[in-house]
Amino acid sequence: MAVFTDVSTQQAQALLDTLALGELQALKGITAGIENTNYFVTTARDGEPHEYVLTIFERLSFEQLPFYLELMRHLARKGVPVPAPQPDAQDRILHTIAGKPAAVVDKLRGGHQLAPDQFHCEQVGAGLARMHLAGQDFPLHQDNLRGLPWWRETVPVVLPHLTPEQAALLQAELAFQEQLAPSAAALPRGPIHADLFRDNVMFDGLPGRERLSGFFDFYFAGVDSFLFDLCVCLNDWCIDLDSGRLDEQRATAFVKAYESVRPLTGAEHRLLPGLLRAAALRFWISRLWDFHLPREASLLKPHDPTHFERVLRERIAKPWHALESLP
Ligand SMILES: Nc1ncnc2c1ncn2[C@@H]1O[C@H](COP(=O)(O)OP(=O)(O)O)[C@@H](O)[C@H]1O
Ligand SMILES: N[C@@H](CCOP(=O)(O)O)C(=O)O
Repeated sequence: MAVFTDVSTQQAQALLDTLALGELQALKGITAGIENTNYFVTTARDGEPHEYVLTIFERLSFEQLPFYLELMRHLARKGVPVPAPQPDAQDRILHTIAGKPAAVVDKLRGGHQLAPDQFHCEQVGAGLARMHLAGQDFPLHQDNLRGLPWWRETVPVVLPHLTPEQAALLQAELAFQEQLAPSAAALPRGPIHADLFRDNVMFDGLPGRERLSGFFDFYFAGVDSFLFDLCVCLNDWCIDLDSGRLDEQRATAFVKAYESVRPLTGAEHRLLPGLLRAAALRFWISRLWDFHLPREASLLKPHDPTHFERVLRERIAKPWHALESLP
């Protein structure tokens, strides 16, 4: 259950008034998610129902939030399907509820594709590349806060909770990524989503003919290599969830669709196997951290860290190279 902050109908209506979004019809806490408090909000305006998501930010501060919210606004204005944050009369998109930062964004239509096929992977691949291109002129900067410096800081904190074999793997992989870092830093970069898993994407439409309706949950976004973002996706969208094995057919389709919008450079192709490992390491570390050092407020079942240990072992044992696109 991920409602950390209770919002009354009066508090919600007061915010909706500020944003001129209409009369509150329904306010429903969302149980999914582990970072923030989210509510589905239905309003009536001009005789029509409108649907939004109200997020109360539990971990991110007023100072940190403009990067994420402005990025969503920037992408939405450029036609990338992401939830647009709703502005007040002064064009402000960061608001306050119960003394905490809050935002109201458009509700995306449809639902998740938790067992994606090639057709879904192609749509996410092409959409990811469009998002990368659209973000290139975004003027704000924030590093990916779950990048190498965070891994360096967090690995020693989780090490005491691991078996000797796990600890050896974690340390060896961190050392490998330290070596890779200078080449990775030279790759094409810009704002990335950095957490575009199956549960952060919506599809809408009839079964078998679903269309991508949008990407959401940008609260791990930051500036990093586009290839890292692609690898985060491949490690979630294109794998067999039980074994962590990459499904080559889906992975190839994903990369091809990405490249139909933004072809990868030679350096990106060369570093793909290493960054698939980096993307697995990033989520192994964060899941270990959430599992062994849970936040006081969290009543949630943390994600299984051993999943990304398996994914990492797979990527090390079987490096995967996407076929280079023809010139
Ligand atoms: N803009 C949105 N449109 C539609 N559904 C959303 C939107 N934002 C969040 N949700 C729903 O809320 C759930 C939790 O949101 P999420 O951002 O994953 O939470 P958290 O930030 O706590 O991890 C999602 O799985 C999705 O069902
Ligand atoms: N995708 C991450 C967890 C991040 O949680 P989210 O609900 O905010 O997407 C993982 O699987 O470890």
